[in-house]
Amino acid sequence: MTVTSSPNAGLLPFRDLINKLDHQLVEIISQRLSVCAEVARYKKERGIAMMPGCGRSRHKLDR
Ligand SMILES: C=C(O[C@@H]1C=C(C(=O)O)C=C[C@H]1O)C(=O)O
Repeated sequence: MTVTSSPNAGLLPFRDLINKLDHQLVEIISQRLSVCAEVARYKKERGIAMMPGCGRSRHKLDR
């Protein structure tokens, strides 16, 4: 019995999908980090506090 004809072959489409989703997650997290870096630059230029527990972060924690 070859690998492709084994019962495990039925898992290949799921594994492909999971791999694609993993790549998308990495891409989205990378984009999120880039946006956070932009926010940090924006805040630094304007003297806005970057500490967690204020502004948007506080709002998200309170939800
Ligand atoms: C978007 C803001 O802050 C950013 C929000 C973050 C988050 O939600 O994880 C992380 C870094 C912050 O610089 C904000 O204060 O409005």
